[in-house]
Amino acid sequence: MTGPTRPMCVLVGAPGSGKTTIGQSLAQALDVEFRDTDADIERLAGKPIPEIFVDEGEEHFRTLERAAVAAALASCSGVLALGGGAVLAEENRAALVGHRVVHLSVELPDAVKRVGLGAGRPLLAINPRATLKHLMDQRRPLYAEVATATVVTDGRTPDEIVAEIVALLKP
Ligand SMILES: Nc1ncnc2c1ncn2[C@@H]1O[C@H](COP(=O)(O)OP(=O)(O)O)[C@@H](O)[C@H]1O
Ligand SMILES: O=C(O)C1=C[C@@H](OP(=O)(O)O)[C@@H](O)[C@H](O)C1
Ligand SMILES: [Mg+2]
Repeated sequence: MTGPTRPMCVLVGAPGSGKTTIGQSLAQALDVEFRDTDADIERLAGKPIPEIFVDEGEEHFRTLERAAVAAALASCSGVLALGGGAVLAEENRAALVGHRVVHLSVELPDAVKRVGLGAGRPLLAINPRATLKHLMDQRRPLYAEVATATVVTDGRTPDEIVAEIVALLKP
């Protein structure tokens, strides 16, 4: 008998840590499905995340996100990337217990370079550097709480990061 479906690996981390990019290439390297809760939310809502924030607000986005996290944890058998703010909800942190959760860590300088002017990330639309610093300070303990492993991404290429996670996942 097979057990319940669960992701091989869930990626958490700040915006710009590389969850979406690394998740895609990790899934390709492992030849498994890739899921990203942000993409799931956009598909279900029928519009991009910035429009959800403008039309319905962040709270509504977080409600959609809690549902997307629960659904993805129950149905994804490959690599699952969460949105950077998913760890804010205690419900999501509780749902992550028992899963293999990799925190892609990034410090402010690399995160700022990677998110640029914050296009596509409504929370970073105004003063991305200061907002990112605030978000990262607030969330650092939450990423640490849910993570079963941390992989440093600063100054490293996606290929190096993927190789480290592949090695981590080896039985
Ligand atoms: N290790 C890395 N080195 C350089 N650029 C990266 C790295 N990881 C991601 N990026 C780039 O940073 C940007 C944000 O990455 P993304 O995967 O969307 O992050 P997240 O999903 O964590 O917000 C993308 O343009 C991506 O190509
Ligand atoms: O940090 C956040 O609160 C958010 C991060 C985004 O995902 P990424 O971390 O993939 O950019 C996306 O879920 C939304 O814009 C909110
Ligand atoms: Mg992403």
